[in-house]
Amino acid sequence: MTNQDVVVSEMGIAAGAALTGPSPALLACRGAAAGAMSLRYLDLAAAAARSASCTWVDAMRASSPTRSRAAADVDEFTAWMRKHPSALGKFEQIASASKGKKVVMFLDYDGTLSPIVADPDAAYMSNAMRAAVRDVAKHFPTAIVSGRCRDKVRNFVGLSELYYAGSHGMDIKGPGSNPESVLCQPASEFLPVIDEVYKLLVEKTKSTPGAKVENNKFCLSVHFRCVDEKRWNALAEQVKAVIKDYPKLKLTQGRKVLEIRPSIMWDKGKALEFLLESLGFANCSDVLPVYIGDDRTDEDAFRVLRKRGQGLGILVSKCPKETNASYSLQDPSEVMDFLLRLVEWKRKSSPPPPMIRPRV
Ligand SMILES: O=P(O)(O)OC[C@H]1O[C@H](O[C@H]2O[C@H](CO)[C@@H](O)[C@H](O)[C@H]2O)[C@H](O)[C@@H](O)[C@@H]1O
Repeated sequence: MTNQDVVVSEMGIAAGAALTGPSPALLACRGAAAGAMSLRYLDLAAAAARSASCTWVDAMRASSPTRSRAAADVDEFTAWMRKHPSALGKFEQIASASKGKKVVMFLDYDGTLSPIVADPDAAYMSNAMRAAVRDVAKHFPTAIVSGRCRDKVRNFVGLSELYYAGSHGMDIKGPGSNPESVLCQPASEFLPVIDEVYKLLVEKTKSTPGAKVENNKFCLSVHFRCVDEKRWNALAEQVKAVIKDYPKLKLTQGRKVLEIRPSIMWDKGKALEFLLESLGFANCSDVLPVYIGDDRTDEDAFRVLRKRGQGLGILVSKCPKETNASYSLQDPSEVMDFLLRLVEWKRKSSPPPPMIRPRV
């Protein structure tokens, strides 16, 4: 691991923070990569997971339930909503908790800002949502945290004033188009292997109708959404057959997707901590990080917020799911309503400075 592996621009990091020497977040970012080779227990965990053939498919089904709420047990849903109330319903409570705090927004992309669609290349965000995110970013530092390749999610969102953390947080860049503003890439040494495995997976899965492999730069996604469910186990076997030769890679699952990523101690939760620190909020008691996401990988960020005892985790889901989030929203349209209310609240609570009239 060399210093070139982690490209840092103090200008990009600064955003109000005066940093001297490598910050703890940057050291963590470096450490994640440096520790990659020595973390044998991660390899073992990945190996154990690889050996549990159907568990991946079962977990993937569980994280993307197809039954409607009407079919779900109403009591279970009510109990779940009591534990994870609607962030819209509890908006006043959230607003008063935010009073006097510096709100920092973290937004997942797929299933949060854009609706889930069959073709991952066509997961567009609406113009109304884009305008809402733009407004949010005028008032609060805002980051998009996605499993997607950073450039791809940046193209979907189309806003240059945001922070972007692509590849599940393994590729973090500050606002603007300056390539120097890449802040953290803890998995850069994995690029060649990810490329190699991408090609192998494309070849291996081409016999499975509907399967699609997406290259997210520091990680890969194998999509199951358009594959007949009867073939899911066979497809998971194909994926496992490829990655069994790569003990430094691990499998995680999301919404009808298996994700292949480096076995480093880095995830969306680490990315959240890194960004908070880069923004100068590491040890601030008056910061309120708000993270909105819909997927299993967002749980890493919710967990971090819970552990810090600071901030709000909001899960986007119509169905009861095991989660570390405190609040819930049902779908991207509710996410948009929440963002708009946040902007309106901020506008009302901090009116523009009074006009100074020239003396006559
Ligand atoms: O962290 P995220 O921004 O939520 O990214 C997670 C995965 O999102 C995308 O896949 C999901 O959305 C697709 C489009 O709606 C859908 O077809 C797919 O079934 C979902 O899993 C993205 O394509 C993946 O690469 C990301 O890992």
